[in-house]
Amino acid sequence: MPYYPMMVQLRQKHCLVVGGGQIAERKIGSLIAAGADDVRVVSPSVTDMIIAWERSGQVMIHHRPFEPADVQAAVIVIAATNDSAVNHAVYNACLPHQWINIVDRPDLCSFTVPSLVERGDLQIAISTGGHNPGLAKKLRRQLEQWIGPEYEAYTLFLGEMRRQVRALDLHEKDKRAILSELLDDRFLHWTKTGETRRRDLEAELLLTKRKS
Ligand SMILES: C[C@@]1(CC(=O)O)C2=NC(=C\c3[nH]c(c(CCC(=O)O)c3CC(=O)O)Cc3[nH]c(c(CC(=O)O)c3CCC(=O)O)/C=C3\N/C(=C\2)[C@@H](CCC(=O)O)[C@]3(C)CC(=O)O)/[C@H]1CCC(=O)O
Ligand SMILES: NC(=O)c1ccc[n+]([C@@H]2O[C@H](COP(=O)([O-])OP(=O)(O)OC[C@H]3O[C@@H](n4cnc5c(N)ncnc54)[C@H](O)[C@@H]3O)[C@@H](O)[C@H]2O)c1
Repeated sequence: MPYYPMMVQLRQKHCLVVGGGQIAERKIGSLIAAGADDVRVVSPSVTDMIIAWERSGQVMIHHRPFEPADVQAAVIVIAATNDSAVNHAVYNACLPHQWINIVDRPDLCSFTVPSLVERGDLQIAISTGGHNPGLAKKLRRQLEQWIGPEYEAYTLFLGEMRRQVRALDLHEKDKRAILSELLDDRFLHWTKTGETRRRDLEAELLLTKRKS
């Protein structure tokens, strides 16, 4: 059954990661990249990267085995140990309202982590419903060829233009026409080639033409 895709804000949401190996590191990395500021790790051993994250104040580590009380107050719980019995014990300790990811048991997950194409605020998430994460990764790489780094600035440009258009004293129909014109590929092209002055002037022209 497909999942409900949701982009969530992680600030001040307590996240618990049980385990400190390669997979835990990947999950912690994506939590931090998404702005999580309250990440706790429980694991007897952790990777050098996780230690570096603790030094920079991005996570807190408890160097010991998991205890059921660890899940208390956690909004998000990720069980990423190499011991399936421990991962299952993490699941058993959680309550139904907690968001749970058990890395070796898709059937127990109340959320899964998608593959992600990241271009600043533009994010494209890919899920295979757990059928084949390798396919999600392959598609991510293919999409990364198509959605180049220029999409980061392009998204910000379109955001700024959209704010300006919405503030104009025009009929909704005219605003929609401008917004639609702004999505023309020439604006993407000028962003990609660094011709931002030309892009901004052309955009400005579109707005002022309609104003008058
Ligand atoms: C997308 C990505 C995000 C991330 O982890 O950040 C992610 N797995 C990635 C890679 C990957 N994972 C695995 C391989 C080895 C090849 C293979 O086994 O196929 C590779 C490929 C590689 O590493 O090259 C092994 C694996 N994965 C799961 C199991 C358990 C099982 O299926 O039973 C096993 C067997 C473990 C074992 O051997 O015991 C389960 C899950 N993995 C998911 C996400 C969720 C479903 C996503 C979806 O809907 O597709 C889900 C359900 C839970 C979760 O983890 O959230 C990330 C790609 C990031 C990127 O690079 O873009
Ligand atoms: N979902 C995914 O994307 C995915 C991908 C590959 C593998 N996996 C699964 O992830 C598991 C972990 O893989 P890894 O490469 O990170 O393993 P790893 O051997 O690198 O790390 C295992 C970690 O678990 C910790 N651990 C062990 N017992 C613990 C306990 N009682 N309490 C707390 N922490 C404990 C260890 O200290 C270690 O840090 C694999 O066994 C595999 O089943 C999932």
